Amino acid sequence: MPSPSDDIPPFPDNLPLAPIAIISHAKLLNGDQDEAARVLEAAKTDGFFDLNLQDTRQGEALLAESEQLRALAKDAFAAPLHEKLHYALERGVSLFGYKPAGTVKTTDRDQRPDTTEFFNISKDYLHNTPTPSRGTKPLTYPPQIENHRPLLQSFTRHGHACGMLILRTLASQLGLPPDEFTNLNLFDHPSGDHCRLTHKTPPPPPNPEAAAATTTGPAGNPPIGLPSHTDFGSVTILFNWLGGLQIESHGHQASREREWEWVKPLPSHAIVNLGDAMATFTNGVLKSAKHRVVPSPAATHRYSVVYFVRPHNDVPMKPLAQFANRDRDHAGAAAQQVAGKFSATLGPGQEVLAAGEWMRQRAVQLGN
Ligand SMILES: O=C(O)CCC(=O)C(=O)O
Ligand SMILES: [Fe+2]
Repeated sequence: MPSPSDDIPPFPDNLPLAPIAIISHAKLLNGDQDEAARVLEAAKTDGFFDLNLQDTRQGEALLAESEQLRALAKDAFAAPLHEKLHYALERGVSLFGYKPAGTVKTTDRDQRPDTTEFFNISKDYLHNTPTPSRGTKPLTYPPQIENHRPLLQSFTRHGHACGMLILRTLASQLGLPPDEFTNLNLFDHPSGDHCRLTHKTPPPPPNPEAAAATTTGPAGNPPIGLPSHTDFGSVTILFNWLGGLQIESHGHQASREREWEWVKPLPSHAIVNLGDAMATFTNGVLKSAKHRVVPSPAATHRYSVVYFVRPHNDVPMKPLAQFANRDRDHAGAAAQQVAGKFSATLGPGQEVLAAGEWMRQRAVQLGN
């Protein structure tokens, strides 16, 4: 959603675009059943859709707040690295805090470091929801973030409400009680929900020596903006302005070739996707799609603003009763397709994890 004052280069017109649906927030709020059916279809296929936020109060608020948070992100990331590291998340312990660029996903055979830094700002922290303490030091954020608590509180409320609308829509479309999913993702329950601000530096300078010195990983491979991953939680509400996001084409299984398609940022829209929790609860009926961020076509700084809705920390990560008896072969195949490593049925000896621990383990896998 570039604003007129911004100098965001246009998205090139020669890149393969992911043909994801465009859904109207206003129609969903008004209970439009055709639009609701299109949300279910998107959730079962791409796992992604664009959400037009124009013409609703909540949507306009989200758009305005995402713009303000982008400005805040520019400010916060402009601080020297040693200052940002003061707020570093404790890897393997807490999901929240600052993550510098240079992370290597544990399962990446090419061992490529990422070029994205981010701040994960806990919803519970922002809203003073009591949570058992994790980590060895109290959670704090830099003044650029702390000074804007009211903005972050408002954005997280609106982002969460937007996620709840999607979850209610999906439950109704699946013939479930409308609050079946929302009851697992209540705002005032301790969870991994957070606002993430990301920043990716432009691609390296053309000078090969400088490039090699600053951008190759331990194995000498080129870096990646954000390695391919599926989100862990229930619903992700994403705002980005510069291209770079790609999703795995869901037709790739047929061709056995992995194909990546670009998601073009649309003004006044959010990009919405489902995470592994929804694939797990529905035993693979709903899709958590793989995505990644690659160097954007334009050599400029890239920012994104994200809200992650995740199940409460104590929710068991297993299919809901309504989906538990789904044909195993079918569910297994769907699950393979939706999230690569995600396994819908538990193997022998595998215990059901509570969401808090499950999210922590997933973050470790991503190297965060
Ligand atoms: O920045 C983007 O466009 C995507 C970010 C993302 O996938 C994530 O933070 O999980
Ligand atoms: Fe993601």
